[in-house]
Amino acid sequence: METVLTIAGSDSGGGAGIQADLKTFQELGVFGTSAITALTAQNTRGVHGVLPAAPEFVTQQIDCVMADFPVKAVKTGMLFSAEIIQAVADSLKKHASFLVVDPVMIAKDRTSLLQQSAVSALITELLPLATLVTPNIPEAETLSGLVIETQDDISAAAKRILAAGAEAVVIKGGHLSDKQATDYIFTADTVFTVSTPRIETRHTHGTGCTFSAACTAFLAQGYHLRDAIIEAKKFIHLAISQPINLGSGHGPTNHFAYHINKGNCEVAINDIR
Ligand SMILES: Nc1ncnc2c1ncn2[C@@H]1O[C@H](COP(=O)(O)OP(=O)(O)OP(=O)(O)O)[C@@H](O)[C@H]1O
Ligand SMILES: Cc1ncc(COP(=O)(O)O)c(N)n1
Repeated sequence: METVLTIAGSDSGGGAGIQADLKTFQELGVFGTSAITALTAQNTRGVHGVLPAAPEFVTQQIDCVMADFPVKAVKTGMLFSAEIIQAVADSLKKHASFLVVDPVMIAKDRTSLLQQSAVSALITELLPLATLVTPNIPEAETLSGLVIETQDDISAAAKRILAAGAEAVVIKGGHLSDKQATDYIFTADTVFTVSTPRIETRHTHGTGCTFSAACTAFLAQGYHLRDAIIEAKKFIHLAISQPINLGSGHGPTNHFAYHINKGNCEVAINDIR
């Protein structure tokens, strides 16, 4: 069994962060380990408190896991501060594994999960190490410094993110309002989109965490990047389409759905280049 590591914040509500990552890993048959960057007191209504870990303790958690497990792929989520990002980058530079960077910035209730002063560290320290970066539209705007309104803007933002050193970027379309939920994938020489029908639901807490954790699990299992993204898209579509209806706010997605449905989901793929 392959081992994966998530470096992210804890969500006491269990739908996002470390908890979403570990549930996704378990469902996809990889062994999940974790390094917690921050505790959050959180439920489906919002984030009520944030307690960051000391950067040296984040380092200690990563180094402990790396010293004992053959970690095939790493995922980062909420990193909170420039100091924690520096600690994570310094640790990860010592290890050759796939790295999926989910550049978590703000929660659905607008609580900041990344200090403004940490954005440049994310770009200069972590993006050069990334196999894949998975921003939503507002995160892609922050990483690229561009306003995204059109498909050309998405391409321009992706170019800037690749220029920062990432091997590939998925700009997720969850925040757009088209009938299809379309994600845009860019590498140095390919561009394609993956789409599934947009589902009308309030149960979208942790969609980004879950999608990027699924990408990480599939990469660890030897899937090519393109197939890992397509399979992760199935995982998140099924998780959103069969909600478990918990909480009175943005409820969690259903991490069991992919397994129960044996991954049965149509993804429309459009090769642009
Ligand atoms: N209503 C929806 N119906 C179908 N797919 C969706 C919907 N909302 C999001 N998705 C898909 O879920 C994945 C995550 O995208 P999204 O843009 O929601 O990420 P995010 O904003 O980073 O999530 P979060 O901040 O909640 O963790 C993408 O593949 C996106 O297309
Ligand atoms: C610890 C943690 N990590 C990530 C998110 C983003 O998820 P969302 O945007 O759905 O609130 C979160 N809320 N909490």
